[in-house]
Amino acid sequence: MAQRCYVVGNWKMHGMRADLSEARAIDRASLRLPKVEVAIAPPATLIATLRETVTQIGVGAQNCHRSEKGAHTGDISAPMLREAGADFVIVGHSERRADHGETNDDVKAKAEAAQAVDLGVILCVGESEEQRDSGEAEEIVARQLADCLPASAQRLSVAYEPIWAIGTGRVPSVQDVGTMHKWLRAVLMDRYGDEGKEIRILYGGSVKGDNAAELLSVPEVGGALVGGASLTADGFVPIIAAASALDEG
Ligand SMILES: O=C(CO)COP(=O)(O)O
Repeated sequence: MAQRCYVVGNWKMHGMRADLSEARAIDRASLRLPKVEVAIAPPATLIATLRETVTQIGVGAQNCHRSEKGAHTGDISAPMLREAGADFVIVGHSERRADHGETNDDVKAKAEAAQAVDLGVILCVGESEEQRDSGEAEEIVARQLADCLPASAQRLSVAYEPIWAIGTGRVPSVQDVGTMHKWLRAVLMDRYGDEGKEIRILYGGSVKGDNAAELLSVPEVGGALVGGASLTADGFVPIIAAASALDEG
């Protein structure tokens, strides 16, 4: 069964209550573009309020702890996120790996903790600029993915986000995106068999309204994980519209 294109906004450490008006506008626009599955992952402080604010789009978290509960000051567990109204959680974002030293083992444990309470998971992988320059990006990222994958493919998506493309306005060529996504598909099928065919592989890194159509039309690209451009309806809706138009074409 063909799945809907999945377009997800990662608000990172942006978003106050006043910004919920943008989410409302995105929610309204998404009602007109039903062929695309849309979601926003706001900061944890806004998850519950966003859940009550929107009706069409999914609501997610940007991280969870690997344990269900315990003495972990400042952390939030997957069951807590679920209770707050999250549908899914992003794990393994390169900013968390860099800022908090998260390892592949942590990422895998977080994904499994999320699946245990039936949260969807968007598992992020991606290479640094040096790794890209070394000519081994595909091998490196495929290995990273293999090391992070949870035991089950339940409600799993993967996001390929080259670190050097995040927030820089630089994007890989469509050929490079296509080659990488093919490698990632092979890893998923190797691990999960036929189930691995159904897992959506999103592209992330400087996706904007004017490059979304090109990136989303690459084979094996099942959606986009969008940072900066997802913070406003003006930035995000054109990406959703591009995804919708592709589906029609
Ligand atoms: O990191 C990203 C999404 O998770 C991408 O961020 P930008 O879209 O701002 O480059």
